[in-house]
Amino acid sequence: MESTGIACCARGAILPNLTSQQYHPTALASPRAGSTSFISPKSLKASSLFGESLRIAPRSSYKSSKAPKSSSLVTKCEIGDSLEEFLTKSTTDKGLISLMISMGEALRTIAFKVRTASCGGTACVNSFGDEQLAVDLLANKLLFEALQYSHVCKYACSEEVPELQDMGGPADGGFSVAFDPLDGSSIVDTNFTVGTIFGVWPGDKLTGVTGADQVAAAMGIFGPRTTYVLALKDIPGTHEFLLLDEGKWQHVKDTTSIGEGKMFSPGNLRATTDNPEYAKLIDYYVREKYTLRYTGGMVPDVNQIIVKEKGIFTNVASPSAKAKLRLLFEVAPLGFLIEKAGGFSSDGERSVLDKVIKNLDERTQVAYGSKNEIIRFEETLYGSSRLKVAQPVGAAA
Ligand SMILES: O=C(COP(=O)(O)O)[C@@H](O)[C@H](O)[C@H](O)[C@H](O)COP(=O)(O)O
Repeated sequence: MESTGIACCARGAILPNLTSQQYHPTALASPRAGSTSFISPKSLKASSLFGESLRIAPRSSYKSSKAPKSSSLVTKCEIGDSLEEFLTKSTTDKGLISLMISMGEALRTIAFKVRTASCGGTACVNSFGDEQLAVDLLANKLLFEALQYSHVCKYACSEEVPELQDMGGPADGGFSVAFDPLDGSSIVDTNFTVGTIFGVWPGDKLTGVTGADQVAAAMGIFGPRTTYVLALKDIPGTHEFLLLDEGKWQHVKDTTSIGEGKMFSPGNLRATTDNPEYAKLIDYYVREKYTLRYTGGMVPDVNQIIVKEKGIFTNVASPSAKAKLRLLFEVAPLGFLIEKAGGFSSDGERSVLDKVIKNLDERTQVAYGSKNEIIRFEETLYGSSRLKVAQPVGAAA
């Protein structure tokens, strides 16, 4: 990243990077790139929730300097756009815009409910109207409500309610949505990052379709920062939106390629006890001194590949440790996000986007990562890879 004096995500600079000399509790560095001057506390605006907050840099200071992309639609999108601006520039489908905005509203509320949940015993709970609900059930309700409110969703179903629910929207020109309301709900108490996953299919079918048929997919990520990471069929890239203090989603990063880099996230590691090929793959990562980055939450573990633009996530099955991840609610939407970001996915033999979803509860093993990582994954597990390369990359040797 260029040295601008601003610590932030790519080109979406909003947070000043203070040195200890510059830091003073009542003064903050100017958000202007390259500036070390101070702005007075008077110029900070009050946050709606938590008192004083950082002022947002003027729009002109966070315009993208990136080279134009191939799609004529995406060339008009700029880092710093609001979610609404971005969607309007990215697609002419007003129904899809409405759906993605409605889901963004739900994600914002879920983020707040997760952040303020009480955890104890077996669950983390928060209020929903007059009820106290476990946060995953609460997220589930909020998402169904958002889909009904969008007026463009025909059917929805969730990991919590794995049956088609009629949302009242049209089948023709409308969408069907599958979602995991709060992936990682069992690690909310530990304060690890958790998230919502959803995939959007055109029309009224969520079975007999493939992940490649999705028109959009997204994750809401509830960690130190709250982000909405989405991809649309019509435009390249996977796009990250940051939830600002004032409640708006702002476009802060896009990912269009996943390169090589030694970072691994090994799920279902217990399968290495009776899957020698998976054990061989894990040995390779350790021998080659890969960095372990694993939380046990699929959303942050996959999101880091998109944000860091490198790495490999694996969740491999064995006779005694069966595949647990759901193709419809988790694996296909995340596969869409990874592949739109320039990465690859695999169930061992093919892209997870090419798997026909035969039933709502179908499970699969999966890997997401860079091209060479997926080649290594397929070669090590099954002896060959459909992704041809000139040089062998494998742990299989
Ligand atoms: O399904 C998940 C979390 O379940 P829950 O907390 O009930 O919402 C996923 O996040 C995966 O379980 C996770 O990514 C991971 O692959 C699990 O593998 P392991 O760490 O070996 O249990």
